[in-house]
Amino acid sequence: MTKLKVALAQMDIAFGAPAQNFEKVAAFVAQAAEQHADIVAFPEMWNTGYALKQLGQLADVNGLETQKKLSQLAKTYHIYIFGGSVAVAADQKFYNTTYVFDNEGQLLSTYQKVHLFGLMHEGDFMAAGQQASHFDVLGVPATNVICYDIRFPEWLRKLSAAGSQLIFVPAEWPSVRTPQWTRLLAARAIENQSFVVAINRVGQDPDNVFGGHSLVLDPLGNELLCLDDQEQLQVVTIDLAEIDKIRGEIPVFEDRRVDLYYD
Ligand SMILES: O=C(O)CCC(=O)C(=O)O
Repeated sequence: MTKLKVALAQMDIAFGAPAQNFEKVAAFVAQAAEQHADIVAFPEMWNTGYALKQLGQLADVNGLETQKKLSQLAKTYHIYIFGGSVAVAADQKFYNTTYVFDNEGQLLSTYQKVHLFGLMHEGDFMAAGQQASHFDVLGVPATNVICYDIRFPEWLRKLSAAGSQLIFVPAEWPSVRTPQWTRLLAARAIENQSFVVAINRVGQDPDNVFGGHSLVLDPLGNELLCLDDQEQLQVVTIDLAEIDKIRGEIPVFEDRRVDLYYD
């Protein structure tokens, strides 16, 4: 499969109200399936929003509710689900966690955000993940990071050098820094010669306004889709055949001098 039809569910998130957010996610999955998308992607922390002080009451214990519901939706609608991320309680800690399901409802990947965002005091409430995520979407090698992770090019380089061609980025990125969001994502797409699917939330919480601007970028950093600041679902088709051509013309992975980069 060289072409993938990707749906971006740019949603507003009800603060501290998982049940309401689960209903919205289900409606978006149905909408994406109606439009014959291969995969639908969601933003960061969509079950609770950044209700960090309430995680003890709200976080999904071991992610079981999220996994059960996303698996059922993926199977019912025969669609891959990139599950953005949710707040999960595990090992007496809380993790900002991504789940990815295939179109038969099988869990493909779990990722816990590796770089916690100090400006939102994330590290005071949540624990950092330690591992990469790699999964296939209909044969296309993919990976994901979460929001603040995109400021760490070393991390995305490592994930891309391992073979990924498609990077998913769920976010709750405040509108005050939208110009940094678009430029960082374009840089990650260009330097890693990868498609980037980045899904931000819209609306506001007690601390921030979120600007949407969810993006799909090609491996040259060109915008294939750029949303505004309203809640919506949009679908775009990406052609993975472009990857071989671009990586063949300018072979940055082969030209790396890793012998010089680290002590
Ligand atoms: O890096 C930024 O400016 C935003 C990061 C962020 O909001 C997050 O990681 O949740």
